Amino acid sequence: MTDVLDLQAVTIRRGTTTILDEVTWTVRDGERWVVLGRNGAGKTTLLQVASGRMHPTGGTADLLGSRLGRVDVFELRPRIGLSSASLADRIPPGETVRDVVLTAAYGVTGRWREAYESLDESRAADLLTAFGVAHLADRTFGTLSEGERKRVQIARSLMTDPELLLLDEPAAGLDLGGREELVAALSELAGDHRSPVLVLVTHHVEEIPPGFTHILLLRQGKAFAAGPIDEVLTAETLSGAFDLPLTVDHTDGRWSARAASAQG
Ligand SMILES: Nc1ncnc2c1ncn2[C@@H]1O[C@H](COP(=O)(O)OP(=O)(O)OP(=O)(O)O)[C@@H](O)[C@H]1O
Repeated sequence: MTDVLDLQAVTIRRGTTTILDEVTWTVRDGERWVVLGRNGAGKTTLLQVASGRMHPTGGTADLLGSRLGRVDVFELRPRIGLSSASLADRIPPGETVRDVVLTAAYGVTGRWREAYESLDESRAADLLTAFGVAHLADRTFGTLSEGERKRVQIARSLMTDPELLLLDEPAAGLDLGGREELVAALSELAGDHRSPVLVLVTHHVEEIPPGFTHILLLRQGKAFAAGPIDEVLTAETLSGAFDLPLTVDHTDGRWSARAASAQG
């Protein structure tokens, strides 16, 4: 079986800055990955490559078996769901929640003349139910809370039934209740064998949903450590990735970390 993502020595340069530095990373069917690293480590840039929106300056990126640069990315993109703050900013605030999800079937935002099929209508309704936002279907996107918006965005990114789903900091800006609801929803998604392969970018180990299987730690544009989460997410590797002495705890499926000196 071909890998879902196969990045070999991927480098991204902008002027004299090297944003990604020979990153090699393989994601296989059924895996649920966390990409963790401090601000500016290159996480969002990596997702841009993984979603076919940015071509490597050096190295090769194979997405769903097709090499970037040799494939029509417009055919590839519907097969890769992406949820990010910059995409959310493009959703018209006056659009209804139902249409925000539905229009993803056509790769557009803003409802316009497309003939929606009833299958799409029912899929959108099912996704809104799965993410606990069905009661908001007739509200406009602009009136939702941040937590509600995040859940609608994820429902939208699943609309095309992608083989790979990339989530860029889905819990950013959420309060504790919102974060916990989202972590629970993502944990459920991770545990469902019908779900796409998942890649979740975050700064916080507390946001890792139970059921995520692998982790890639980025540090200054380099893959610092990668592999099964139970093996890789240790105090030693996390301290190295964040350049800080940290302790790591794993209790009841949830991770937490804090400065080692705070323990006394
Ligand atoms: N077009 C560009 N030109 C120069 N530098 C850039 C460009 N785009 C991004 N960078 C820099 O590359 C680095 C990595 O950016 P990126 O957004 O991928 O990091 P990140 O890990 O997602 O950060 P954060 O956690 O803060 O969102 C940052 O230092 C950023 O300033």
